[in-house]
Amino acid sequence: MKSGFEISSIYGREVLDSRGNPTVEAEVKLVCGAVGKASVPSGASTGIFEAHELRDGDETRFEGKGVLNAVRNIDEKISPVLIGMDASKQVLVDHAMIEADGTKNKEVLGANAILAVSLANARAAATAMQVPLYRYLGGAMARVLPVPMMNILNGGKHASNIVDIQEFMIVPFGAPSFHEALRWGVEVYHTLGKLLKKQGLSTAVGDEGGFAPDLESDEAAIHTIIEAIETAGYTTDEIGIALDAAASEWYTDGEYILSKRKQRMDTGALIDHLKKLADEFPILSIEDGLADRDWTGWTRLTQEVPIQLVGDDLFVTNTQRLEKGIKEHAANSILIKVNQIGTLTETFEAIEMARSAGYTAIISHRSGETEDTSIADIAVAAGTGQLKAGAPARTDRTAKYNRLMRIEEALGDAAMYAGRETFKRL
Ligand SMILES: C=C(OP(=O)(O)O)C(=O)O
Ligand SMILES: [Mg+2]
Repeated sequence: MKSGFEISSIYGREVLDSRGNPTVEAEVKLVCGAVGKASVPSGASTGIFEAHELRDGDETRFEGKGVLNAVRNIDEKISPVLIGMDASKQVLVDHAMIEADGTKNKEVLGANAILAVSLANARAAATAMQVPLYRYLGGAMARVLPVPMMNILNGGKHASNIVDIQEFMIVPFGAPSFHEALRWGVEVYHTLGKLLKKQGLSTAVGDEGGFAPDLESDEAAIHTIIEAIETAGYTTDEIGIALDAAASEWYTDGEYILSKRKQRMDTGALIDHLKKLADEFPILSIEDGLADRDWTGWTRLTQEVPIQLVGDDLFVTNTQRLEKGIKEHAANSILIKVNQIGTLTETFEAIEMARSAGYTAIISHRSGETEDTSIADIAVAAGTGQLKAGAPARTDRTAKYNRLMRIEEALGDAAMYAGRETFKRL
């Protein structure tokens, strides 16, 4: 007899992301009639060790950025392998795709094709079980709402201003609940907009919805954010600051070249700069403070700067790279991006490895996003306590935050905001 969870059909399509570039969406249908749909994000400051995003390269369509080959792979190569499988056995579904691809970085079928199906499959199974995705993936105990890390000031590859640090985020860890945290974040965001306007600076926004003014230094950017926090009526003991330097983008021949400001630094000088920022300002977390190839630098940074140090390009959600980091005491936190690795199974494995080693994990969006909200559910399911999803403005970003508000409402009294506890662990 056929189980209701049996996969009956899989369908892929090209949709647009928040930058107006094509990305992959998949639909997985089960014998019981349940359908799961998911679309995948896309990065701009991508790590060189990420799983492969398959692009068509045909310059006559979307300047070569089309994903018709990945879509075709879903319809013609993934679907024959998965049809008939039990969607509730996510690990087997994901392993079947990993095997069908046969490469380390998923370059044959494309990590974008594989991830779309992996997520859509989980959604179909959750629908068939009549439970929300966070409950399906996380079980009865899933109830922790993450602290949002909201990128309110953009630089680097995400903006065309003169700021080299990619993201300046606010972290409302002192709020009593997720929806209050979000309200605090929105108030600071709008206050920052007004302050920039008053200073005659641009309030144009970058890819993730944060402002992208031409500020003269990292210190000036942080001062302006602190002013916004305080003007909005909060203290830095309630709302902290997090940075994503995205330093791999600066790294050339063993040296850091900050091209927008035309500065050069060796590893030691950059560590000193980050240490000074962490000493002087209420900074809770620095992501990719050094480059993904600078392992010895990372070990030094971790010894010298006693805050959360997050590996994004460094680990690329990959357990092999994370294992090396743990051994070498490089970083103490991992950024988790589903499309860096390409399946839900491997994503959860990376979170689990981090947790066992005492590393924190932060679920993250990409700079190119869609309306898909899977990462919000994943953050609650895995109970990571932190999620980074851009500014609290722009539908591609607020979709995730709004999803978390709905989850918090559905959990009612059972909901627990990760809050201060998250940073006490460090
Ligand atoms: C979200 C990020 O940017 P992108 O998606 O461009 O890699 C990041 O670097 O953390
Ligand atoms: Mg990053």
